Amino acid sequence: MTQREVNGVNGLHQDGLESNHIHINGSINGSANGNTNGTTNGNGVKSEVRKRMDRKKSSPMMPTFMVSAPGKVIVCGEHAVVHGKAAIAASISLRSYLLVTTLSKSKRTVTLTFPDIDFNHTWNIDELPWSTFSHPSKKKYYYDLVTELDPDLVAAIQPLVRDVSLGKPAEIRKVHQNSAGSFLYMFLNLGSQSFPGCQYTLRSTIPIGAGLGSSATIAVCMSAALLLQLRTLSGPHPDQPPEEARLQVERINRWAFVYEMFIHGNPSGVDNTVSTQGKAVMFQRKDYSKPPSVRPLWDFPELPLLLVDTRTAKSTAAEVEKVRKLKEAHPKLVGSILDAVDKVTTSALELIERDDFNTKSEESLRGVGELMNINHGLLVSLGVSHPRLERVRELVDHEGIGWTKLTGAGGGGCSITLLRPGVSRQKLDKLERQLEEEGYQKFETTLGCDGVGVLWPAVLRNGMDQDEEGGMEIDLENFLRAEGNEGVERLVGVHGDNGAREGWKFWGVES
Ligand SMILES: Nc1ncnc2c1ncn2[C@@H]1O[C@H](COP(=O)(O)OP(=O)(O)O)[C@@H](O)[C@H]1O
Ligand SMILES: C[C@@](O)(CCOP(=O)(O)O)CC(=O)O
Repeated sequence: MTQREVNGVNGLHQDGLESNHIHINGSINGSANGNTNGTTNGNGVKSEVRKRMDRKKSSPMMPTFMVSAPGKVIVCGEHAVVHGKAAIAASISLRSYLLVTTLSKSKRTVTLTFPDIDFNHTWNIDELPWSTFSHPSKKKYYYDLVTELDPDLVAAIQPLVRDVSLGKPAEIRKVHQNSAGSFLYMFLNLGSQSFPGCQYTLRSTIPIGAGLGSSATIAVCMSAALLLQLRTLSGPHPDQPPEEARLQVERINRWAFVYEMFIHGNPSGVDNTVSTQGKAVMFQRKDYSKPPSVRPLWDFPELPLLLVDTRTAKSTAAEVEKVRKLKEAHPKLVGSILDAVDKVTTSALELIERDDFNTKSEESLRGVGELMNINHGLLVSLGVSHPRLERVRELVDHEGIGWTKLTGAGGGGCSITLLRPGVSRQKLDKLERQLEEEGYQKFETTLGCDGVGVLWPAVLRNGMDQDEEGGMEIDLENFLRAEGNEGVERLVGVHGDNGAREGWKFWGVES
């Protein structure tokens, strides 16, 4: 462990969010900490000291807080990235939001509430297999780099996962068991039996299993939430030096990757990386036992994109497995295809980074667009497209609207179309009508958004009466009641009508 890491736990956080916790907890939740106003009774030094000692004995409950992480689009390089090639990914404005509620001390339970997938489950903290996870040969720490799941630990949580959603159809149960397993694996690795009882409630505006990295956003939210609860993160706060912020974000990303491994088996890590860090990245993981190479693209251009969801569910794990098998059967040929995808990605980066690249210029966009088309063709040859994705291409190409490729794992999910400049509104309207008639869903989204964010405590100013008292408290009830994506965005959204909303804080990793 480096000195930095020691400071991260024992020292630096005193100046960051941690010290805010105590302050905010005292002022908003009032008496959670006992009598916080030590100056009013005037009983002299002795009673003051005694009071402080009394206060120290009770460990204050954390306020309810929230974390949020963005989805992503892969601009080039999906699948190839699993095999050590480069990929470019950008975060999008669709996000997941996780509300963390600490329970009173007597409640020794941990609950996952995921209403989007109709999943709710509670475990008794004292009945979890802590001894297996804390055995010296198994114990992992918040700063460790974990690059593979430990089969003994996976086996230790199986009895707890087995009981989840009994009575639900097999397909649904599998998703619920996966959610339970990934959570328990991370919770038991990072936490300890003295962890407070709590409830994790998640809502997301990202379509599930559509290639926009929904699972990675949950992984990032869970990782950030647990590391915050463990008080192992400093910040985010405005004066934080970028290198310190980057260390925090790196820690969140490491554990998010563990969560993703549980969901997918063999993720590249690009999704959780761009979701944690935000904006856009060039990502490559040549050696799975080492951290990936991540190049932030802070000036990623605002490409005019049309994002279309085929509304055809797919499984990332299944599509990744398909490519692995194909590579096993035809190593040289598939190896060449993956090399070609790598070339597409590096060429796209070269174009985007040119001084004369201009998102309004047909020439600039055509360069990137042609590369996207080639990338799609290569993905088709790997067998990960879908007739519904090909139909989007057909419609877009017929009208000469732009350049289209699938994004994410394929096999359904989403496509992105880079729009040709100057395409008439009439043509776009016609395309949109046709897509709607055929059951597609169009998404308006912005590229290159903020990464993981924290709302501590879960209180937001929303232009209503409560603003005078500091804002509206987000609690379980109003969070669950918010209607649809718009309701969630209106209640807790990172971006309000007038840009970033006061309250949400992000690690300032950009420099
Ligand atoms: N809103 C959500 N609530 C709960 N779990 C979710 C949600 N969105 C995604 N997930 C989890 O992520 C999985 C989908 O991940 P994945 O197949 O990688 O698709 P995507 O391309 O969206 O990342 C789901 O099966 C579920 O386990
Ligand atoms: C196919 C892949 O490159 C991207 C998968 O993205 P998604 O899960 O479909 O959002 C897999 C990976 O990078 O882990």
